[in-house]
Amino acid sequence: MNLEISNSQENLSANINITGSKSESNRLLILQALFPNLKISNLSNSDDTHYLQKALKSEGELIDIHHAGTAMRFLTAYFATLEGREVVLTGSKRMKERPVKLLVDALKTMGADISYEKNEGYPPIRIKGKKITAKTVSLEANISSQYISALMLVAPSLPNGLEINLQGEITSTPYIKMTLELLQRAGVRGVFEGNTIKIEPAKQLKDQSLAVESDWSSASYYYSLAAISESAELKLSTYRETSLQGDSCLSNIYKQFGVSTKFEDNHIILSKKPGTKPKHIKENLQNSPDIAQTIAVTCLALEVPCYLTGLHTLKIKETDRLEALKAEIEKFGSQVEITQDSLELFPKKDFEENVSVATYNDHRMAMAFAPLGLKVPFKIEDAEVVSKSYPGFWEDFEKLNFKLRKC
Ligand SMILES: O=C(O)C1=C[C@@H](OP(=O)(O)O)[C@@H](O)[C@H](O)C1
Ligand SMILES: C=C(OP(=O)(O)O)C(=O)O
Repeated sequence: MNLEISNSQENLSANINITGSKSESNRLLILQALFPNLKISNLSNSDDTHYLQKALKSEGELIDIHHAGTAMRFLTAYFATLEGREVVLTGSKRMKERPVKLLVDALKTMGADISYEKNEGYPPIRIKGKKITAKTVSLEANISSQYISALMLVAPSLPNGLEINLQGEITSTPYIKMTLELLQRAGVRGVFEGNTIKIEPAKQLKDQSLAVESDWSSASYYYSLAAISESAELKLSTYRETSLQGDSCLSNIYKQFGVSTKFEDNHIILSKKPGTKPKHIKENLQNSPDIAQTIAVTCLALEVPCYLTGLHTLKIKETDRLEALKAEIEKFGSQVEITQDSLELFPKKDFEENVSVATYNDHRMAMAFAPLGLKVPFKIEDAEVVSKSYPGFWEDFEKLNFKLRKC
């Protein structure tokens, strides 16, 4: 489904209820599979979470997790430690290009039995679950934090727990801290100091229910809308002032665009101070890679030059997000320079019209570009991709008077 999208409204106002964080949900679901007395509320309704739930319930051999990166990585560790079970984990065409070798190697040094069905280092993988008694493991931490979270999540179910030694620079650190904090909230003992993570074994978890906070990466599109609008008052729920999600740094980053965040009860209110526009934006997003596309498009819409760094992980996400951003932003007439880990935007005044934005099977390409409809009408291709993390995205955008026409 392609959508023509436009909005001539200058003042935005709406109440939006955003689904639970997919990162928190997918961690808690793995923990719940290992310790069934754990209860979870406000689970994400994203495709990625549904595919993980389906995989955890499945009794068959072939498990397809489509585009869900966290599900792929978390399930690799989960099934490797599930004694007696044999599965083949596979996914979408792109998933078969997203590397899992570092995680598989780490699990193999712990005694796991995992083999590649096709290409070395990539899904599909065959996993024969075994009892794992290793106490320590080392792995490179600069490619994806998901490998580390995967090991941490299964660690309390191992008879000896696990000490994980991280080598090199650590990327996407808030996601590792989120995993540790959720484990601790569930009653598992663990520490993360320097380059070492230690998780103690647990026989049972506390009988309790953990509530997932709404998704901050999804909130980024409202920050972008507020920044691009003349004035805005957007109420988003349910959020907490102290979040486990690294993308909550949005509230600081968007101050530069005149967007303030007020925390009230269980929601946030975003307001735009009219007439605020930064001269230049410079951000290192190594800790929050998922909001890079949002910020780049906010800057495009406001014709603000920007220089974003810390982006090396973007090349192995749903698509190569650096190449995709360059190709799609340049359709509007601006210029983009990318390296292996940075993006620099040189905006041009006036937008090219009749642009059709390709989305590359990447939910964040569709959602990051959508707020640009406040400045120029354009087309978004395969708009249904949003369901990977935020199935209700377009319905929520219509609440803001966006005109969406299928074409
Ligand atoms: O652990 C998680 O929930 C995630 C970690 C990040 O991946 P990397 O660690 O690969 O950057 C992030 O981009 C992804 O959307 C979700
Ligand atoms: C990178 C993402 O997800 P995953 O790696 O879990 O597919 C994302 O949601 O932006």
